[in-house]
Amino acid sequence: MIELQNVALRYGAQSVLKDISLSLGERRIGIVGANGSGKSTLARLLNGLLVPTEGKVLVDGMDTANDGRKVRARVGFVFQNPDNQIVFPVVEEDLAFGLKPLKLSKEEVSSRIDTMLVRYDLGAYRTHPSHQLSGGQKQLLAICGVLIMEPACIVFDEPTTLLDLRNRNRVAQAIAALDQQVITVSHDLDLLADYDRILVIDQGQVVCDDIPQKALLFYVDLMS
Ligand SMILES: Nc1ncnc2c1ncn2[C@@H]1O[C@H](COP(=O)(O)OP(=O)(O)OP(=O)(O)O)[C@@H](O)[C@H]1O
Repeated sequence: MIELQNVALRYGAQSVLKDISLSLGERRIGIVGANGSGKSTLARLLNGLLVPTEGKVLVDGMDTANDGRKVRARVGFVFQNPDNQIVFPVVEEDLAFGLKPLKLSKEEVSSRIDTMLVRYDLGAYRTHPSHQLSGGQKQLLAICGVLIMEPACIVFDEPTTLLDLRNRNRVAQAIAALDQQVITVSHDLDLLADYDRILVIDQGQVVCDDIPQKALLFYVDLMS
């Protein structure tokens, strides 16, 4: 469970998020809003990539401002652009890096990498240069890199924005199949249509918090 208690965030004099209080417990939560409304900022608060200027963000009771490392083990973050996430030149090295802090045996590391790559149709790419993967494959590798650490919750920041339709569908299926709690920021409203809950953000505030049938209509109306 992720809780935001009277959270505000400012960049210098600019107020980006204003007094947000939320309990996020549903299995699938979507976040929509206009460009610049504060969605990515809100998403980054959920695993301590950013800490609030005011208020608190608690992940299973842990304050993201004090327990950043433990929070990030529990809440993974997938960036919009996988190039920001994939740091090693070879696919298997990139996945092994995420496992380092867990101090697993060589065999366990290897077996987790295999399982992950096979599940996402990347089994043939284990020793492939990461930068030579297609856009969709890179996004899947970025997802693998987060999943391999077995977080309880994964935050996706616009996971399909850079993808063509085939890769968009592949990534959408991969996200839908996850057992974990998923919180997705997206302009792709179809991706969120069967979610449990949608938050509509406008000028740094949650202006609608409802099931998709209602919240997405509210959002379309807001944007018209
Ligand atoms: N590191 C930063 N320093 C200063 N201002 C920032 C920073 N990151 C974001 N902002 C500003 O905060 C506001 C909200 O940005 P944010 O990225 O959260 O919006 P968003 O809703 O995710 O937008 P988009 O849909 O375009 O990705 C914007 O005005 C942006 O310019």
